[in-house]
Amino acid sequence: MDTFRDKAGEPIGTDIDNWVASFTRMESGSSELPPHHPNCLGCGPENPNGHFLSVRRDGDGVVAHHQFDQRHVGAPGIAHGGAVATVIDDLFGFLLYSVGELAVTRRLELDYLAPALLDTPYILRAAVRSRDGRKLDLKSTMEDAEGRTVITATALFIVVEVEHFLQSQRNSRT
Ligand SMILES: CCCCCCCCCCCCCCCC(=O)SCCNC(=O)CCNC(=O)[C@H](O)C(C)(C)COP(=O)(O)OP(=O)(O)OC[C@H]1O[C@@H](n2cnc3c(N)ncnc32)[C@H](O)[C@@H]1OP(=O)(O)O
Repeated sequence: MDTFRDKAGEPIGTDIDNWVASFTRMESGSSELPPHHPNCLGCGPENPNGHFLSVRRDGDGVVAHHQFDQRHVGAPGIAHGGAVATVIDDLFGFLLYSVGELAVTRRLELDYLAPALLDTPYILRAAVRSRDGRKLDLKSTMEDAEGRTVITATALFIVVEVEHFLQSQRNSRT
């Protein structure tokens, strides 16, 4: 398992318990939210194939400014739909800092209203629409610089205990 480091680069743990504990330790008072794993495909600063998503709090929700690049091409000049879904799924994950509990994606649904263009600035927002027990109903939009909505998305995240990740680690063959 990877070693997690705080903003000063100090190691803060190597196991799942430390990973969970690190969320509170990493979070400062600022609106900027820390990546939830150094190698996360969405937000990890150490994943060269990732999106380096940078997210901050915005009222009750979260916001990110993002551009897709040549690594994310689907058709010429257009971001792959899966790459867009990755970013939105990850953005939803940042809402958990406000929820204060661990949760994972059970359902993710996107409407691609217009092509997501490469090397083009977009603003993404996400918020919790409602909660029913363990079920978090989440919504997101991605707009271009002119305010046109390019993507709308909803997701169902299910709140899980740390055991979910421990079990997954035990079952992993890597
Ligand atoms: C501590 C501080 C926090 C800080 C926080 C920082 C970040 C913290 C890291 C997060 C990182 C995120 C990063 C991106 C998000 C991923 O990428 S997560 C990875 C991708 N997702 C997964 O791997 C999840 C795989 N699926 C599973 O493991 C299991 O299906 C789940 C999600 C744990 C649910 O299993 P389960 O507990 O058996 O749930 P189940 O009883 O089947 O369903 C639960 C409820 O949902 C309902 N339901 C299920 N499917 C549906 C559906 N499609 N529609 C409507 N209802 C449904 C069920 O009817 C049930 O309802 P109730 O009976 O409770 O009313």
